[in-house]
Amino acid sequence: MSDALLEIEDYSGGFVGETGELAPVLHGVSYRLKTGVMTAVVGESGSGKSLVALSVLGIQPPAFERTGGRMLFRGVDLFGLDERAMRRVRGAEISMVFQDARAALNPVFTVGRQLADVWQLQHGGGRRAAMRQAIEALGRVSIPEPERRARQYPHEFSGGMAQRAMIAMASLICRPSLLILDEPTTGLDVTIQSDIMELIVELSHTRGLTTCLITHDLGVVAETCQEVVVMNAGRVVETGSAEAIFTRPADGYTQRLLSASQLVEAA
Ligand SMILES: Nc1ncnc2c1ncn2[C@@H]1O[C@H](COP(=O)(O)OP(=O)(O)OP(=O)(O)O)[C@@H](O)[C@H]1O
Repeated sequence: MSDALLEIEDYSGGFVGETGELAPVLHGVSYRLKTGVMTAVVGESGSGKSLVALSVLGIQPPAFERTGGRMLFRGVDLFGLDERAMRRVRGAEISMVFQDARAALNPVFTVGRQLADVWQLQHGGGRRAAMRQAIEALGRVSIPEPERRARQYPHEFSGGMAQRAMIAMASLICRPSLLILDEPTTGLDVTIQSDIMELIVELSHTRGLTTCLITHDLGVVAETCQEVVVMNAGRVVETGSAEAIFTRPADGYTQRLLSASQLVEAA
């Protein structure tokens, strides 16, 4: 029995241009997310980190075309699932936190209502019970006065608070087994970034979540993740334990990434 919750095998594809030609961007991407472990996916902008993560949820851009590969979630290929089955996986099994939480929240509904709606969709039950869950989840991610905040709209939340609300939605409301976070702290103040990372680590541990953190920030990776996947130009160039990657990076690109991040003494 594999110790991986998700195994990405040889995933390739590209974007179809106006002339109908395929421009390849992912070249045989393979990595595994071990059950209960926090794995970082790092690499420069444009290396394909987000595209692979979006593909796990089946929400890659429409112009993207897969040319090969499998994504085994609990041993079942996600590419073999129809849209109905995929909808059951999304949220309930795999959920995602995006970089810009305020853009991900719907501006016309209160934050509490959005969390409550997702709770009802995932777990059923009545509206009042769902709203209680929403308020409890907001409190759990340290949003002060959660009852009052639940009645507010996303534009009334600060960036950090909106990110907390999204983390509450993705982890506590959806209750997935795999949580993917795509640059969850980019654009936030440094002190808020570290509070949010602490929250993510705490939730991952207490809920036994398998977590995939997509980030540019190798400092955060060193502090929080046990496993690391390094991507460059649509390829995985190196995978291994965080300890091994930070102390004995084998690949030249990883070495450069570490030097550039000024984690040189670790490299
Ligand atoms: N809708 C699209 N149409 C065409 N090309 C795209 C589209 N979305 C992404 N790409 C290209 O696919 C490649 C991978 O992009 P992706 O967003 O996965 O990179 P990334 O590593 O997540 O970068 P970042 O850290 O900036 O988010 C890039 O070369 C990008 O330009």
